[in-house]
Amino acid sequence: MSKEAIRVLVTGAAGQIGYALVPMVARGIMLGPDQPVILHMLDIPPAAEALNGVKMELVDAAFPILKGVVATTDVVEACTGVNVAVMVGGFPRKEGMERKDVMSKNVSIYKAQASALEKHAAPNCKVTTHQLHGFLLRFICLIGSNSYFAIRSQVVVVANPANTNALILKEYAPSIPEKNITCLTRLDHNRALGQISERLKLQVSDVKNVIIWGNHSSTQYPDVNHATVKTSSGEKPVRQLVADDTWLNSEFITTVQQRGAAIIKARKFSSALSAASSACDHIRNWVLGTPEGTWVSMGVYSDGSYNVPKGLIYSFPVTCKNGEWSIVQGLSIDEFSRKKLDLTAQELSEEKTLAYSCLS
Ligand SMILES: NC(=O)c1ccc[n+]([C@@H]2O[C@H](COP(=O)([O-])OP(=O)(O)OC[C@H]3O[C@@H](n4cnc5c(N)ncnc54)[C@H](O)[C@@H]3O)[C@@H](O)[C@H]2O)c1
Ligand SMILES: O=C(O)C[C@H](O)C(=O)O
Repeated sequence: MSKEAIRVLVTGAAGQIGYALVPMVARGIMLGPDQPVILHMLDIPPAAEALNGVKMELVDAAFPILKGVVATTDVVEACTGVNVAVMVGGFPRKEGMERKDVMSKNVSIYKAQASALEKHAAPNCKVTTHQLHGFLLRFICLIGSNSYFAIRSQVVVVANPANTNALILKEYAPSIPEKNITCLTRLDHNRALGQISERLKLQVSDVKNVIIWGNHSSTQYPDVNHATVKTSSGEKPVRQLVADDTWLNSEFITTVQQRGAAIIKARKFSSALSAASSACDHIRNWVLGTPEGTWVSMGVYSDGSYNVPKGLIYSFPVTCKNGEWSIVQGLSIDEFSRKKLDLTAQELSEEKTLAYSCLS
């Protein structure tokens, strides 16, 4: 039996990331090459004509797994029945701005879109967070559909400040389970993998288990203490192979933290193809699982793991199975790392306060 189509919402679809992302979704890079998809694209009325142009190009590209395109400026139409939501819509920062500088414009968008998602996304699967009810619902969904994954609503916020926008979305959509709302720090994770592979002159696919802790901002902590590299004589710790703690504890960290700003400086626009590709990686691993022995970084609602305050959307190392993420537990945190984990948590707490003051 052929698979049921998954409805994927992309907000801000007429923008830079949207333009890079929608063909990736339609090609199967996000959910797999044999998974049919229906794209829901949302933008604001001034971008309606451009959005229609993107729709025309999607038709022209004749993607075999693309089973439909909804291009709209109506948030309710856009959100109706979606299973996966990639929230890109918002205002990007320009050269010289910090991500929190775009806070007031963007958090109010996320407050408004929270209720549309809550009321209209994948209605059969988000009515309760109660475990038993959730279990029953999944069971009913399994009977009613050929794929459990095809009926869940999973949200990743890309627009900055990504962690705090996701938190606002969660707070103003209280009936969406908090496990379903995440933010994108996979781009930072991939940047860290890229820097290590460049330094060691190895394939990026041979490097794994870096961690991005905290905020998608310049206080994030890219941590290589548990990262490894595949070599002909087995897996080796990154620290051992790089053999330069000074570089790992300074230049490596600042390069990853500042990479977004470096791209803006070079391109005059913020990163787009790498952001789109990383959003696909985020959703693909969440829905289809992480490979055995590998974790990825995701901004998720803190449960207090690693003494990170509860009530923040914070980037942790996670593994994913059956469409659920779990924070990797039991990793050792040295004193250097502890300070960095706390610093980025502190920034997120301040952003949370600022976001609420923008909304009041
Ligand atoms: N988390 C990450 O790793 C990451 C990486 C790169 C960029 N970003 C962020 O992603 C966002 C988008 O970046 P971009 O380069 O595509 O920007 P862009 O300006 O090219 O596109 C944004 C689009 O969002 C639309 N938009 C604005 N308000 C909207 C609303 N209320 N509803 C729907 N659409 C709306 C705009 O019309 C525009 O088409 C920015 O906030 C940027 O800072 C995040
Ligand atoms: O830095 C930015 O504002 C863009 C984006 O968040 C990035 O990391 O490339």
